[in-house]
Amino acid sequence: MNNAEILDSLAQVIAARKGGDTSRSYVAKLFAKGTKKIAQKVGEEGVETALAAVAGDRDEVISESADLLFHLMVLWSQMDVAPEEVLQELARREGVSGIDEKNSRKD
Ligand SMILES: N=c1c2ncn([C@@H]3O[C@H](COP(=O)(O)OP(=O)(O)OP(=O)(O)O)[C@@H](O)[C@H]3O)c2ncn1[C@@H]1O[C@H](COP(=O)(O)O)[C@@H](O)[C@H]1O
Repeated sequence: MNNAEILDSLAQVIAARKGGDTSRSYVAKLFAKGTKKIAQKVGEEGVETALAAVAGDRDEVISESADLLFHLMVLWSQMDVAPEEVLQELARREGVSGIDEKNSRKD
């Protein structure tokens, strides 16, 4: 599978878990708990990723990033956001002239 196919395939598995058996599926359990719980997991995994980076632990950054991206994709699904919409937004920004200057002003 190429990178885009990995995201698509995971997005499909996640969507298929909506209303699923919460005793057998972690994703079904997350959907059953609702937006607040899913958002909380995204926040936790984001902090864990940042802490791994500060600790200089490259392997842990990869592992926590996978947790973060996975939970973010559950959040997108909960909010009816398709991965393509986020990727298209990134592509749009790539084409926006001056975005680097805008970002550096924030820093
Ligand atoms: N990529 C993942 C994935 N990454 C992390 N996790 C789970 O995320 C959880 C995070 O662990 P934590 O300790 O932070 O959370 P927890 O203590 O289990 O739960 P909380 O009490 O914090 O809510 C673990 O249970 C991991 O197993 C994932 N669970 C599922 N997937 C994908 O989702 C698919 C569907 O999963 P199921 O819904 O379980 O079939 C799988 O085939 C995978 O491809």
